[in-house]
Amino acid sequence: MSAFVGKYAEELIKNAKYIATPGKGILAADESTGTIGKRLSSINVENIESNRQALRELLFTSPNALSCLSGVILFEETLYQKTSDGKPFVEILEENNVIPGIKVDKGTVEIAGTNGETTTQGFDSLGARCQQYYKAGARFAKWRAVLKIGPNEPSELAIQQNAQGLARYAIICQENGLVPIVEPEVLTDGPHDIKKCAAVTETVLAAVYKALNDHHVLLEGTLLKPNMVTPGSDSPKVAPEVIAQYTVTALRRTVPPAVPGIVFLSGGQSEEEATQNLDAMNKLEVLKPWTLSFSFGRALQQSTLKTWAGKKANVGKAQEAFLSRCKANSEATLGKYSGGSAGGLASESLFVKGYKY
Ligand SMILES: O=P(O)(O)OC[C@H]1O[C@](O)(COP(=O)(O)O)[C@@H](O)[C@@H]1O
Repeated sequence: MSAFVGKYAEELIKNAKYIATPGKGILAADESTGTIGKRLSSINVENIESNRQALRELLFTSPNALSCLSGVILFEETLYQKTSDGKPFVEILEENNVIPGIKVDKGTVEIAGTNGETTTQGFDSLGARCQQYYKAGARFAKWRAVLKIGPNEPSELAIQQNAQGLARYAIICQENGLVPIVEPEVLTDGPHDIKKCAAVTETVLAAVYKALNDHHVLLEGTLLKPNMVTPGSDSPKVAPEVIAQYTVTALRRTVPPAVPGIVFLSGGQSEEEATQNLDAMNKLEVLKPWTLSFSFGRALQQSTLKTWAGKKANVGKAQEAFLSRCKANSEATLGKYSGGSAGGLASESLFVKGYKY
């Protein structure tokens, strides 16, 4: 089966490669209106457009932070927003060599007859939406599929449905000039050990790459956004070196070298944990044919959000907190993070059991 070669092939390869530049990573600022509402309510800020705009302006205009980033994922509303001075966010990102991306999925729904397993929605007019987003400046997209670990989960049905969904989404993006970020998230909820997470992650990734091949997806023009391989949230924690070993092993067994970059989600890890785990992976002395970087939401924004607390007077301090996380993660992509970049706040666990996005 040959891969898709359309008018965008070269551009897709170039953009995917750029996003995977070592030393840079992705800020996931694509929280849907519901998800950002939860983040804002944690600091007692109302979930209205002006507050969402203020938070995103704080992030995108943070002095020096954008040099640690190659991409920012936006929610549709944010793609068309401007700074308070009237400058489109997309322009600010482009001027700083940061590629704008867009979340194109429409959340998850339960698969009937399963024990709470889900599939991802968003295929209606996906091609037309991709075209609009391309016109508005987006050059990559994100679609999140979710799998859970349980006594009988993930089921074969959930694995296949989500793999097919990711592959169909990926090829529609490529037909319309957007690099697809393929995100099959295996949730951390549960009492399982790290070996179980490794086995499930490998099975899921193997199914995803089989589906991508079946759908003629051009792997060189994609990125993978996986979970790190960790013990379940109800099991004792293990050292970053152990997480690194299991995660890189799972990826080496399943992700083809044609994929330029793997950008992890943080999945409820504390800011500091996520950075240390990424750093440990990049310190591992084993062949890694892809860049290992970040596409963190919570693990890049938590201390910034807390420091900001919705107050104009705190914007400067919040931007310093953001810069410190961006730098730490940039160093971690090179295996050069020495730890402890931000005291208390960065070590707070962000995990919420049974979290509903
Ligand atoms: O439910 P939503 O709004 O799609 O949000 C899911 C979030 O999860 C992510 O995929 C990963 O975020 P984390 O790093 O916080 O796990 C983000 O890109 C996104 O904002």
